[in-house]
Amino acid sequence: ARQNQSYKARRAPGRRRSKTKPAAMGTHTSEAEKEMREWCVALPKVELHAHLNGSVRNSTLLELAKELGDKGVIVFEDVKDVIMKNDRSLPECFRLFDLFHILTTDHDTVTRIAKEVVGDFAAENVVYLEIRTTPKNNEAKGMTKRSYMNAVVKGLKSVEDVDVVLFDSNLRNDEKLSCTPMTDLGDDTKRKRIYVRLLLSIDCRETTSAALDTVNLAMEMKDQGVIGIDLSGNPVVGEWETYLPALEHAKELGIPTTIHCGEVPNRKEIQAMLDFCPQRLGHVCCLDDEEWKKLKSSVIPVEICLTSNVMTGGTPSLELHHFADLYNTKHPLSICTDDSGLFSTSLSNEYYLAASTFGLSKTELFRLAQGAVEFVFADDEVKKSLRAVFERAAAERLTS
Ligand SMILES: CNc1ncnc2c1ncn2[C@@H]1O[C@H](COP(=O)(O)O)[C@@H](O)[C@H]1O
Ligand SMILES: [Zn+2]
Repeated sequence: ARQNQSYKARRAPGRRRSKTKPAAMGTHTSEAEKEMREWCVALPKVELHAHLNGSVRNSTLLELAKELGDKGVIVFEDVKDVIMKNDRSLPECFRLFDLFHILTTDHDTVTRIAKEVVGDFAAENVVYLEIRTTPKNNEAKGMTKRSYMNAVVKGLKSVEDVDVVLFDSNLRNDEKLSCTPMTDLGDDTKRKRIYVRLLLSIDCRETTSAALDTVNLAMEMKDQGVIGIDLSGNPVVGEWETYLPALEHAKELGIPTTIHCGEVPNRKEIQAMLDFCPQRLGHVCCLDDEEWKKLKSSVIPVEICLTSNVMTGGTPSLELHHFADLYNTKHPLSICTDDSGLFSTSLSNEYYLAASTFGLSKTELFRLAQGAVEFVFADDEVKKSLRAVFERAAAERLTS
């Protein structure tokens, strides 16, 4: 209902399909679909929009729920049904996050989920990951925003079966340029490498002072992989004026920002967000024609979250998703998961959906994945290494 009609005009004008292009969803032969899905897994990918607590595996959530159930803190059977349910409307997502936070908010668990989430992204050949999370104060657990983040960093450092590059300085020059060739990516015996950086999220439920604390914490943790600020949370809660001082403060400190924008229609807020000119924007679902024009002329890169937007009703269907218009007009964008656990998806699956829904070829998908390198918040050294990763992968593909 919150969708405006002009979306229909934004649909991809019937893109030509060559024989090698996947057909629309549902009409794949299973072999072609399987091959394309595997190709999407093997593709090196850059993930720019993933929330830590939204990316936790269901099996972990169930295990945590069982433990709390045994302690009598929650009723396991009720929580289990909620975790396994597939319906994820926008209000339901935020009720679920409150539940997830009950399950995950203690230091050891935060460390565990951070470790697992990075491992899961690396397993599907994500070569650069910006993971965002909301630092939390929780007196009962003796948790401060700082100790929460220390627990996250501990998790990133404890990943064992993958090389996690949290700081660039621990790589030699020749190592920086090395990468896993695409043909080897499916080979699990080779050690994978993933660059990981952190964004600190301001939850729009927070006060100005709490939001400022988060920005100051980001500054303090600059040498520990924290490179940006995100504004997220339930889009029907909070006022722009509350978090603006913190976003301005980030800007003054030179910390890049990315903002959840237009998950629901909100004229005033969307205008203000576009005027703020963050380094990236998430979602941009419910923009009216004027805001759409403004976005396009701003050339602010957009983090596209297909499944998330369909599930939460930000877009009426995958086919009508605004990805098509942004892609066709060459607006900078990158494909992201948002909450791979919550929405039972993966970055490979999101690429597959882009291909199968909008008729993108493998070359187009590759360019899309490669293009995301230019929008990372990490420094030029990391960008250089990532460009090399994609160049190597492209060369491998052409010669193999
Ligand atoms: C579905 N679309 C969305 N829109 C807005 N905010 C979202 C979101 N998905 C996740 N979050 C934000 O991320 C938090 C969970 O991860 P962390 O506890 O920070 O790791 C949620 O509580 C919400 O604030
Ligand atoms: Zn998000």
